[in-house]
Amino acid sequence: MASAFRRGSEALFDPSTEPRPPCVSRRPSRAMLNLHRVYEQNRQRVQQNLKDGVKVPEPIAVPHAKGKPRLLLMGQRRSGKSSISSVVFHKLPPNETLFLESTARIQKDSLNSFMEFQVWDFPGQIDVFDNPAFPFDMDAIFGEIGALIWVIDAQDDYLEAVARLNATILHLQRSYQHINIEVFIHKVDGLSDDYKLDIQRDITIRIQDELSDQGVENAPVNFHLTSIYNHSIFEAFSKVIQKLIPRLGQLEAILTNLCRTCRFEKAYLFDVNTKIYIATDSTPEDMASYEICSDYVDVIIDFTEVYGSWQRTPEWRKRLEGPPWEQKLEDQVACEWAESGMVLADAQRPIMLREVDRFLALVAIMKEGSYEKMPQINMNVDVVVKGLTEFFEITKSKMTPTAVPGGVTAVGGNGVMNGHGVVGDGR
Ligand SMILES: Nc1nc2c(ncn2[C@@H]2O[C@H](COP(=O)(O)OP(=O)(O)OP(=O)(O)O)[C@@H](O)[C@H]2O)c(=O)[nH]1
Repeated sequence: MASAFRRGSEALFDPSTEPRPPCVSRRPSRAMLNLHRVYEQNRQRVQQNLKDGVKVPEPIAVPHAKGKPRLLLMGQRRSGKSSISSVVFHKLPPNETLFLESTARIQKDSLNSFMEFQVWDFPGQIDVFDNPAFPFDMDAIFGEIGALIWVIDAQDDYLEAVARLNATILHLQRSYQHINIEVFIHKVDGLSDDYKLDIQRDITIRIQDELSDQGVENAPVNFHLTSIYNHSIFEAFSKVIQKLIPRLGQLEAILTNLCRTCRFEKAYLFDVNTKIYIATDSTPEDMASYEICSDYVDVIIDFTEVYGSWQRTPEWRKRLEGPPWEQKLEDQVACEWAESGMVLADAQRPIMLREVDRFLALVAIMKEGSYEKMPQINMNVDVVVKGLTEFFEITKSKMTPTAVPGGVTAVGGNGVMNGHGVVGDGR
């Protein structure tokens, strides 16, 4: 077995480019044996096919999506991949994921938001690296990827999931080192805090040990504790998406400056449709603040659905602009931008929301007593929103306007308005 392992490792690792395993006398790991088995199976199949004169099937071509970052959801069956995708990107209530059917083929979702990206949900039973009958076109899958999200069910035995993840990381390290691997240790709802951390530690150690046994150091692997039943899944996706944003540092600097000038406790730039925050200021992470702001975005979105986002007929518009107001809808709003404010009852800290464009909203938690300084705060926020709009101009020009229903609705002045100045006053 030891010599077979060595032969396998010579074939799998290119000595000119790959570091050798530090100690070949060690027992081969599960991932290494797995890799070797896959290699041997493929080699024997090719030889058999050549002998039998059978034509080797062409790799399955997966259509390219040029320029769009792609998030791949992979992991064992029933680990929760489709649930994550449905809850985050399609607003499916978490309880309804109980009725989701097992995914039979790769599900591709194109999402038009502040930037266009794709989410690919892989069926748990498919191993893209070990599918000899129908080999996958690896370049088409991993060529333009933004991140690989590996979902592990923390409520189940995770050893096989970890072994498959290790094999996947080793494959990717050979040809696609740039790919960020994000491990979602999922379904942690109902687990105690200590137990969650124990599981995270155990999985991290298993992966790190395995990788360092194979001579792979500093692989880009990150870990997140997630559940669809709380905000942790949105928080984790926020971190994943943030890595895809060019010049994130500048966005963070803008928000940090705004917080300092306006004495905000925390500011987030939200993608309103998914409630993913794409940037925040540099103060330490605070889950409670994120939850409050995220719930606030939800309230505003619900308002939009009730009052603001539908297309009004010309007759309706004429009626709204007629008596007793006798002015154009655009002139009936209190301010030209969407804005909403609410004072938190517990600590007297106001929350402010301002639409940046139809996909993004700036949400900030102010400090106690800031409400009296609203004129200065508004001025500063105006400048920042203008800056952010310019920042996203390039991305915005690529968006398809039909993909997402109306902008954020805000309450203020003489009616309920959406971000583009359309008034609906309930008449
Ligand atoms: N407790 C808990 N259950 C979850 C969570 N996420 C998903 N589930 C449940 O896990 C089960 C499987 O979820 P799916 O999303 O179908 O799993 P999948 O990974 O897509 O499965 P395949 O399509 O077979 O690969 C469902 O019953 C979900 O309700 C979670 O965060 N917590």
